[in-house]
Amino acid sequence: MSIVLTPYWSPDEGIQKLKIEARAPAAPGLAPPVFSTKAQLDRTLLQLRSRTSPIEKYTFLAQAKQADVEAFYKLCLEYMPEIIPIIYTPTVGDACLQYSKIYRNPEGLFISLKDKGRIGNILRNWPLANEARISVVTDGSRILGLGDLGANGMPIAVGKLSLYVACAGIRPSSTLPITLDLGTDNSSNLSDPLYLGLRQRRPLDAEYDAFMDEFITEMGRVHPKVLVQFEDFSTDHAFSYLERFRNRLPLFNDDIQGTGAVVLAGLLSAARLVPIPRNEHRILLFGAGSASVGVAKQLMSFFTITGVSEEAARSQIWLVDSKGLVYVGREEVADYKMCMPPFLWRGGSHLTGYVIDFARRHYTGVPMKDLTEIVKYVKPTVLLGLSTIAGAFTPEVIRQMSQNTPRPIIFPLSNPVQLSECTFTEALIHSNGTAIFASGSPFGSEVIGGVRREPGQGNNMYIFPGLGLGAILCRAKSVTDSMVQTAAFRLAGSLSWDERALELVYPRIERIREISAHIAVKVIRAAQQAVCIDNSTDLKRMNDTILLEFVKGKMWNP
Ligand SMILES: O=C([O-])CC(=O)C(=O)O
Ligand SMILES: [Mg+2]
Repeated sequence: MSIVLTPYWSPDEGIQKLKIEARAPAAPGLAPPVFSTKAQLDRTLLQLRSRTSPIEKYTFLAQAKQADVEAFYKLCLEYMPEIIPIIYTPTVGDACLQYSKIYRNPEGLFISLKDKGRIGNILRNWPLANEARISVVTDGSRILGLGDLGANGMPIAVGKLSLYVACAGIRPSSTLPITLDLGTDNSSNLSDPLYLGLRQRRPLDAEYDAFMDEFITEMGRVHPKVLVQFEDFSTDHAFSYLERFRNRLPLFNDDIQGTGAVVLAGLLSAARLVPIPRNEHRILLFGAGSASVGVAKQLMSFFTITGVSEEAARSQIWLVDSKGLVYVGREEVADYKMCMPPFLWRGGSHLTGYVIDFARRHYTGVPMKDLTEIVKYVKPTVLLGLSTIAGAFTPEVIRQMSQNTPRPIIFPLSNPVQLSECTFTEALIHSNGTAIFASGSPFGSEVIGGVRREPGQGNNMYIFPGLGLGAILCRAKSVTDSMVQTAAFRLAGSLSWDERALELVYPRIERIREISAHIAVKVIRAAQQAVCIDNSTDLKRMNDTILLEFVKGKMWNP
């Protein structure tokens, strides 16, 4: 039996709605005489592989999912390393760019500015309303590193939720993808006759905030058991809406918290391979958007868990934005204020908002913009790219990194792959094979000096499935910082011996379900400690082994 969502027009309401259909197995004569599920899986794989371009593979899989959800996830689970780069980064980036051209069937809810005042009704139109447990919500304003794609951001919400199912066993019918259409400032969308979203620019903050307030209120009413994952909001809204709503619903921001946690985990693993005491690492973050500052905040604990003060931890972290090294007193940084809601402003400095925490306090030199110069000055042992500037880690930058440390840790994290700050090959070649590498989107393995080297994928997909699973199983009332941090520590602790021997910094993708279950256990424990779950819950009485079995027992399998 498979479940299919079919759109239909509701003449009374004047809107398109979705209906859910259960498709029963075919009656005799309606299926070929010789048919087996296994052979059908092989057939689907064959058909998939016959498609040449990634986007053709994407649309093929989208249809395969629509036709038979169970078969689709069976394929995902059996061929994860092949399927994930199609349904997720990097191909999902292309799917968003071309969404208005490739769109065929609804896969999630669109809620637009025109729905203000009746958002609750729209939420009730979701055919599986009583079942929604996890919702990925985007406003399309900063999709991966591709910028404002407006309503075309829907595939990112759909893709993340497919990973929730594949990587953490969330039931497909419990997932709710939502795209909030608050207009777009992307002029190609606005002039595209096929564009699926509102043809208007994004409103000012007061209107934006009022819409978001109504959305969150109605979400809590209509889907009281749902956990919300904010995805790919522009930097200012990513921070402001996380703070504004995180105590109203169980909610987290994947780009700030998920990315922060995954990088912390990778760095903890990478640091084991470098003969440098933990507190002597120097971290340079190239890019100062929501992910970058989220990462910087999360990385504080890389130092503080060794007992050093927050001040000392902060002094080991440097930030570079589009105007160069960030330091207190830099003239042009005043324009941070332009993109910052007033409650995030902090007085007494040119620098404002969240960036100020990581601005150098005692820098008195000239403004420094060139990355090679900055790397020479800072002498980082860790270089993280969150800039969406392809090729920013030039051969010179990588060579310079190798002067600072015997094993430079180089993580170009921008997505999708064509925006990566450098490739795996470049990092290896220009560091004479010494680089410890992880990127946001996947690269293939390389042979260098006769040794096969595998890159890591420092993508939040290692965190959000387990974090969400744990949070919904214990019915957490909110997603606390401690729940996010524990997810990072558990991920860092999950490398197997052979993965360590290969110097991997993240576990193999094939093990992600197992790891999500372990992360979920730790997240439940952290929620318990933070007293954000119901005191009477049975989970408290389970020891860790039983809790792990409980978590695994709750995971859906196709
Ligand atoms: O979606 C991904 O691959 C990672 C992510 O959250 C982003 O780049 O915004
Ligand atoms: Mg994202």
